[in-house]
Amino acid sequence: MNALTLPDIAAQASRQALPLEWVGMCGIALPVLLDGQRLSATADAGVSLDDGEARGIHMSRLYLALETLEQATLSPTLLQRVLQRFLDSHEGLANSAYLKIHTNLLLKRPALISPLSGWKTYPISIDARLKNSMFHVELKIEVAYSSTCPCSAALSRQLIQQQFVDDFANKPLEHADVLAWLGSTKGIVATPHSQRSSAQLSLQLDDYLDELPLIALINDAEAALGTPVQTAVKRADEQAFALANGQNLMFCEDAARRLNIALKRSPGINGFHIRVIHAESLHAHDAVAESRWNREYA
Ligand SMILES: Nc1nc2c(ncn2[C@@H]2O[C@H](COP(=O)(O)OP(=O)(O)OP(=O)(O)O)[C@@H](O)[C@H]2O)c(=O)[nH]1
Repeated sequence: MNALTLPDIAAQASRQALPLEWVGMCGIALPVLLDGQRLSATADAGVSLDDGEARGIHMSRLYLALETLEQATLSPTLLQRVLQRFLDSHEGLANSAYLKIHTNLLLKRPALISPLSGWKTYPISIDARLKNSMFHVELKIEVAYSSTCPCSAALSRQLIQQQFVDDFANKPLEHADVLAWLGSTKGIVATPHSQRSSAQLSLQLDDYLDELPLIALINDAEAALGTPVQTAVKRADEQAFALANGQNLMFCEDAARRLNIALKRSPGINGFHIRVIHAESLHAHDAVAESRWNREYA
């Protein structure tokens, strides 16, 4: 038996003549090149089936078009080329092409004080589509950070003041006594709660970009948040982190506003949806804030 005699079910006429919005494959394993790293990724590849009379699309053609991604650094131009291959291989069947890629970018991050560094993972999704000859690409990045509650900090300060009154009322203030008191557990009788938090950034990129401005965007977001989670940590780094958190008290609303302002200034972005999640240690639920710019929906 040779290829000419193999039955081709996809080429048959459909029993129900009905176009479909998306047909393809999800969870395809593939390597991608990003920031000089070869990363393990998964892809969802699909096209619209606009010819309602056709039984099916040609999945193998989409699958094979993904080979293009192995050859060069992932960029909007490269994604557009792959999407065009999807459409060229489905002439007369499909008008729209879709490609989603999910991977984890690894970045080496220095410690705050000590001459150490370690790796951090940033989940990344790239969502590209070519529809009615219009190309769009959206980048999703997740950034982990620490947030300390400003309300809890104020309430803790009040308790520390109260403790001071209790311990020093009607006593002459001696510098050495106060210093010793500050270094004791009484000097920090209450501590504000803080939590590991996450910023989920969905960024609509300018179509003309030659490269994905991933690292610049992550750096902008981390600078705006002020207290990104750390990698290698010695005591000196932990102390610097405690200071950074104390100087960087924030509600989830503050985090969302800071990111909004920073990302509007970042080049290459023409719209976004920001969602920040503070996994509260005070509550068993999360505090969440969202902000959008030039975006109607998520
Ligand atoms: N369209 C479609 N194909 C499927 C599905 N599940 C598995 N496949 C298989 O995907 C395989 C590849 O399909 P095609 O791209 O049409 O393969 P082909 O006909 O050898 O390739 P061409 O000659 O390029 O059309 C076929 O063996 C299909 O059976 C499905 O749900 N829909």
